Amino acid sequence: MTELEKHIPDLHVLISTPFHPAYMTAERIKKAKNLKLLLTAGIGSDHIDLHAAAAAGLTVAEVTGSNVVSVAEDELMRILILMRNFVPGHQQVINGEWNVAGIAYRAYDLEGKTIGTMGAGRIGRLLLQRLKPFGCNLLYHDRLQMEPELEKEIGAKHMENLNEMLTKCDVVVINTPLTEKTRGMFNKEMIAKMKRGVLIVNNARAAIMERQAVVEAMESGHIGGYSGDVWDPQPAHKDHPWRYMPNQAMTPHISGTTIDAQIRYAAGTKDMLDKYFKGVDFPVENYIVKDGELASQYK
Ligand SMILES: NC(=O)c1ccc[n+]([C@@H]2O[C@H](COP(=O)([O-])OP(=O)(O)OC[C@H]3O[C@@H](n4cnc5c(N)ncnc54)[C@H](O)[C@@H]3O)[C@@H](O)[C@H]2O)c1
Repeated sequence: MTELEKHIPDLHVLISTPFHPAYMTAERIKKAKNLKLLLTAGIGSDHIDLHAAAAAGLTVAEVTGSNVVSVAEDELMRILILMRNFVPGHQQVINGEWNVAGIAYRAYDLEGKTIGTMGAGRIGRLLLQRLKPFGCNLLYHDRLQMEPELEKEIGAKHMENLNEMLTKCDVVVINTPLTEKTRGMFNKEMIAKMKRGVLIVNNARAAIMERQAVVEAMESGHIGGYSGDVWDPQPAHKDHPWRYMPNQAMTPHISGTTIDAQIRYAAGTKDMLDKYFKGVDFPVENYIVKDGELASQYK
């Protein structure tokens, strides 16, 4: 029995981080007879069985917006790292090698490339804003279209049809939550629709990709590079195949955990706890489950 399971029946409020998928399962929720509030100290509450939480009348809320700048900046870094073939260059330095041609044959400029984000919520929009000065062709697919003024300011085009967007992109970035609709969405068929050599950045959730389909496409060269910080499961076991794919620039789950982000989500968690104990509602965008209802994008 884990420490959490030992204390589950006594809990009124559980604060958790999004680092452990399948953390608050339906089974654990059933045992949590006194639980009222599940608070995610960060963003992304798919480690909680949201339907079970709704059925049990629990509130699930997160510190919305707390680390979106951190993740968007990190995504920009990953796009550049893949585009410039940075990791093997750095590896040469560590290995005592010097082979410019060995790197340059697959290094490109970002300028002029087509970049598409699936999901243009808080993180997706910040990424698009940061990409604007690079002179790329920016596309986004989201169930919601931005206001025309914002779209114009950001300089990105809404693509209603995801498949159509994918056929155009040199780089695809994933910025949607993990939901029943997005789980396993990037399977063999979907990946086959993308341009050969496409670069993929995914800091959203690993389970949006079909693990083996990514490995096979990386090995065949259909995906030219993959970078992200999210894994399924987490922590990734030593023989997780994404550790051994060619042309990957993976890290552990770090993009949203800069010191600045930690300060923001710690303060946000404290503020939400203060509100909760005073009986004050959270800002509406912080709720993932409220009064037995899931937030619209999770339905
Ligand atoms: N790696 C990290 O450290 C880290 C940190 C923060 C967030 N995240 C992940 O990033 C995700 C996005 O964060 P955010 O703050 O931008 O969230 P957000 O809610 O602001 O944006 C999500 C966007 O996705 C869109 N969307 C949802 N489902 C869709 C679908 N099926 N098809 C098309 N569009 C869809 C929504 O309309 C919304 O615009 C989080 O849910 C979380 O999983 C990861």
